Amino acid sequence: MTVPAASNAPVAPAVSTRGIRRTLRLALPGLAGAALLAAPFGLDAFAVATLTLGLCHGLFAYGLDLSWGRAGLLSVGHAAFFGLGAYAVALAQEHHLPWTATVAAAVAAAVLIAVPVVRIGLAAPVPDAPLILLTIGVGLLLQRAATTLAPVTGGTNGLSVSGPDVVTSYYVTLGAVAAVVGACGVLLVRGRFGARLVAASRNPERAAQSGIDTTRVRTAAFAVSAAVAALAGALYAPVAGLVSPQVFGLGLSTSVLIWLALGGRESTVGPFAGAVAVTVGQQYLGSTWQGWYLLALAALFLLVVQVAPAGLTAAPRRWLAGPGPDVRLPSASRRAPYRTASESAGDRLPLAVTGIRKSFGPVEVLAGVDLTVEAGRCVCLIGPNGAGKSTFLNVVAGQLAPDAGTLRLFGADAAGLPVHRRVGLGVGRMFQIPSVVAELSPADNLRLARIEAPEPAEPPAEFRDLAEDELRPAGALPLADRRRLELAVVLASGPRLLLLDEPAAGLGPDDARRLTRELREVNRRTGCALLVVEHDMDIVRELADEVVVLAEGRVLARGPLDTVAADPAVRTAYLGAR
Ligand SMILES: Nc1ncnc2c1ncn2[C@@H]1O[C@H](COP(=O)(O)OP(=O)(O)OP(=O)(O)O)[C@@H](O)[C@H]1O
Repeated sequence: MTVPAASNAPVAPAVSTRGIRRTLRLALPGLAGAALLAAPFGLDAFAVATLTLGLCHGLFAYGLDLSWGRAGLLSVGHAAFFGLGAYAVALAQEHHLPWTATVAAAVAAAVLIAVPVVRIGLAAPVPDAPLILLTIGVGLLLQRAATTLAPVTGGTNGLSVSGPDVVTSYYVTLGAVAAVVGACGVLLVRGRFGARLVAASRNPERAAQSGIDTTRVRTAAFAVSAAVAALAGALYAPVAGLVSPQVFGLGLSTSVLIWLALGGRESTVGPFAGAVAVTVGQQYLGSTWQGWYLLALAALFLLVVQVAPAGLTAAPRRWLAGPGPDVRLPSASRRAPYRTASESAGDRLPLAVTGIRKSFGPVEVLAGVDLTVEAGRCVCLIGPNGAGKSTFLNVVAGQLAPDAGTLRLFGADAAGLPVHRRVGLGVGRMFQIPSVVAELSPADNLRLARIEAPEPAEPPAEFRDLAEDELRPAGALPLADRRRLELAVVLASGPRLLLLDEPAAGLGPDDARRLTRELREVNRRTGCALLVVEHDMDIVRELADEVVVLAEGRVLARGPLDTVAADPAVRTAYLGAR
């Protein structure tokens, strides 16, 4: 008997490496906790005070990570929130107020400021620039307020805060608060909320098409981030001993960005490691190296950005996580069970629109479209370039709001519904360029799809290869496989109406034929209605139960392909024949 070549593969070392990783994943948090607990017994008072300051900074960076790392929202004025917490403690001492009430008020104020700020940012097509400007503005505004309200805040001199009597006991208190906040944060980001954030920060378009309310989830992350920053500021005030308007300033806001960038984003350990390392360095080397310390820090920062842009802890974390893409879906969110798709929505009319109008400036692209798609039918939307087909699909999906007309999905008035609510009604969408979360593995893309799915369904057998592909990011797949993955992702939510914009664009003839077969099969097996924008008449012939011709923003003809193709008005408008 011949021994297969594969049996000679070195299985044992791979297994043992996995074992080492698992052991280290369990042991390292315990060891780090034990080292932190033992610190007061082995270190002198200055070292413990330095570590306490480092933990304050770490908590601040951990808060910022929820926004910048997890939600992809860059704040360059996060010290605004930190300063609110610091002043809460200083004002409580100065004016003999209960510090619990002032700190609670500061945390509430941070959230109240953060929510409108992030909402304005997210309303822009690209939130980065408005968010950066707004957060800087809020910081400067609060700094100005702290300077001018001198009778209350002490003006430019600030307010002194008496430090803790026993350094060690404050270290323990602060460590306990940081541990509780850290643990709450871990629970938050390991579950469904974390999975929603992964999708919303990397591909908001696909996230919304997976039923995720991207604005809400990113707003929540930013608000929690601001609250944690305020709490960190409150813990910092007694350690610093003085709270002045500088605490709101750009210096601290950029420092925390550096701590986080050095330590590593989207991590629990990274923000604390980066902040503690820089703080300890500053305290021990700052006085002897003086300006050279900042220069060395700047050089280190530039080096890390070039060589390890994900931060210094990223490589060991990646190794501990084992083979697979750098970005993974949080473990606790992976447990959503598959269910069999129900047939409930299928008996209602999937799509009925009347008089839909849409203009871009003076150009009227849709000039009163009336269209229905019945359950289980496949309707192909054809027409000359610029006829308004993609615009119409965007209006149905919720990406664009119509100027006039009615739009009903499965009998419900949907004209004002956001994208994710339409997904909840049973609408799926595929784009001209396949839209998946490129950083996640195909398997994680499919898991993500069913987290919010109204009717989660097991991926059909023909997509099993993708459902089992854990090792490479979806962005590394060839175009045809990314297209198949997008289809599988859409199907995982059990849609009853699927919108497709030139699904075969960019595919070779064989892949296009395969995709067409798969779409037909999906339509036959699940009864899902299809509305397909398509130029390729071979695909239209293969797919369409019915063809709708759109020209100059109106429905020109409707019927079987051969009938509409013979229509003289269609030939004039679409084929250019006379
Ligand atoms: N966001 C937008 N802003 C301004 N004009 C737009 C916008 N989107 C589409 N248009 C314009 O609307 C018209 C219709 O575009 P649309 O993409 O809907 O046509 P189409 O029928 O899908 O064309 P094609 O078959 O070439 O993709 C075009 O003139 C396009 O330039």
